[in-house]
Amino acid sequence: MAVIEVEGLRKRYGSTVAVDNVSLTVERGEIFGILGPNGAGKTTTIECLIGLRTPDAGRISVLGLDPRRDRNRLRQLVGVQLQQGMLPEKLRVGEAVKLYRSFYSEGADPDRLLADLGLDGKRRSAFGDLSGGQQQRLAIALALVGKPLIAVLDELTTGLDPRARRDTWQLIEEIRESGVTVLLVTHLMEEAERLCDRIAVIDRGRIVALDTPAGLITHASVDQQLTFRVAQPFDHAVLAALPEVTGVVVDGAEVMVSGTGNLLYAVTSALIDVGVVVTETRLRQAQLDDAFLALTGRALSPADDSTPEDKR
Ligand SMILES: Nc1ncnc2c1ncn2[C@@H]1O[C@H](COP(=O)(O)OP(=O)(O)OP(=O)(O)O)[C@@H](O)[C@H]1O
Repeated sequence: MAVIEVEGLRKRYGSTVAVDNVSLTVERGEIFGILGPNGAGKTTTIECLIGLRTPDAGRISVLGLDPRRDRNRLRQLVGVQLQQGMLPEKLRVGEAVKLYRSFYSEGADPDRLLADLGLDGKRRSAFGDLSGGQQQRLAIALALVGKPLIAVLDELTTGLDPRARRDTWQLIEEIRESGVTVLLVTHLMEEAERLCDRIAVIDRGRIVALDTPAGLITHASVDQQLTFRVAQPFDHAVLAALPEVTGVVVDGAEVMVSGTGNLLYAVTSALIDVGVVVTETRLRQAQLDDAFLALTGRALSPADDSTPEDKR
């Protein structure tokens, strides 16, 4: 069952078209990702969905409600952690959660929520004294304190170290397991691939693809790379003739084959048939960043602030 339906959404700021004919549907209980580079229109889309901005055109339904007309009702049902949702430095953790809890007619027990998010011992700490990871966990607590049906998390792990980022990912999975639908805005490939059931890839205000992470990779027809060494020379035409193979490069005993489908099986079977022994076989499967590059014609990496050890 769909909890968010968007059809033909458009929003411009002066001459800048921020969102251009976006349509999408989010199903109950999924983690739905909106993935795109800086300035792609992700935040504007979200702001329209939660009634913070008025679209120029299009239809939006969230839990059957109109975000602009039913904004007050929707506020009780949708928990939002926005990108610049920073709190006053001196506000204590416990006070922040109680303050946010007071915005909702029903909600979570603040103490229990802080314990669940591992912030039990930080209740008296000021927001400004928390680590980046703790600040993000507090941001999640504030998004969840109203016991929402939908949680909107925007660039949640940007700036976190790899460990804090992984802890936060685990938390998001737990939120989903508790039955909350999660709308996750990110420009981090690894985050999208790891967490999202489906992803809308957005570029220059438009959705260029919408699928599961595996589906995006498959449909972008991104090549895999298979490299291996051979003990004796062989006729490369054997490989080039295979339907799975798109390219063969031979450098002495080292062979690099690119292709799609079950490339490893196709290549190794063909070589066994002609009596060629292969060693040191390595297969590089296509990943989401390859798919993004194929879909948009550019890499997402300039906007990716993940630290080197965080990359695969
Ligand atoms: N209030 C505003 N006034 C004018 N232009 C804006 C405003 N907000 C966003 N824009 C522009 O609209 C476009 C989309 O911005 P938006 O913030 O929605 O993208 P984003 O994908 O969320 O980017 P980021 O990842 O950097 O937050 C950008 O070109 C941005 O400069």
